[in-house]
Amino acid sequence: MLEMKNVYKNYGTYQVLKHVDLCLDEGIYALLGPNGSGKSTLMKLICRQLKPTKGQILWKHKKIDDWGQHYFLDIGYAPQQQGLYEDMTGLQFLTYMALLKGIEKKKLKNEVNRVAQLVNMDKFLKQKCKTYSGGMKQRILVAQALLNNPSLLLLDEPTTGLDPKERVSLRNVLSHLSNDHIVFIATHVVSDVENLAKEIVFLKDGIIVGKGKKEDLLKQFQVHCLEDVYLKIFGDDI
Ligand SMILES: Nc1ncnc2c1ncn2[C@@H]1O[C@H](COP(=O)(O)OP(=O)(O)OP(=O)(O)O)[C@@H](O)[C@H]1O
Repeated sequence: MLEMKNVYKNYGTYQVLKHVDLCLDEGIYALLGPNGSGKSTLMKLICRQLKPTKGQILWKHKKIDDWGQHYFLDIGYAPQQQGLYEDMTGLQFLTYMALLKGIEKKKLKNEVNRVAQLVNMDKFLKQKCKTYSGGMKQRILVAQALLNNPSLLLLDEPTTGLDPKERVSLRNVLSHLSNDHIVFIATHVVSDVENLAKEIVFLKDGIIVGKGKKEDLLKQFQVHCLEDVYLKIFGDDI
């Protein structure tokens, strides 16, 4: 279980996240909000790239800092920026990431192939990352997050640059994980998560302004589709 308790984050005097209270157990959760609402900042706090200004984040009831390096064995993170090592091949990149994650040498090859197959990149592993299209880079980023089968998967805008076929394929991969993993997906693409997420969290100016199952949100906002909930919440911002 991942818990965020009264989490605040400031960049200097600018308050980006305010009073974030969230509790995630197994399943897929979507974090929806327009550009600049604080989605990536929240992801970075969870993966310990940033520290909260105030509040606590707990993993399995223990503060995430108190897990030390063990925490990183439990999480997979695909950041929004495509920070690949451009001169490495896909295979070298995934192998390097697998080594950083502490995967045993004898298991490396199988594990790299497993995650590459999941995102349909196994045929392109010999190419250098700089030759990949935006969508292929995105898929390799998701693949590295899946290495070691982490219990907590954080995906920041995972479908950016993916064509419709790849979007569907990624959704299928994620839906298979939903039973025994926590998958937290930040996006502003409502259609990517509306039939996938167990719960949807709406973030506006760093504040959680709505949260719940799709059906409950539709009832609450008296609309027929999640996109209309999004428009009701963020209508003035988009
Ligand atoms: N390192 C930083 N220093 C100062 N301000 C920052 C920094 N990183 C982000 N911000 C600001 O914090 C706010 C939230 O940014 P964040 O990237 O978390 O939003 P987001 O919801 O992920 O946006 P997007 O959908 O565009 O990725 C924005 O106004 C952004 O300009």
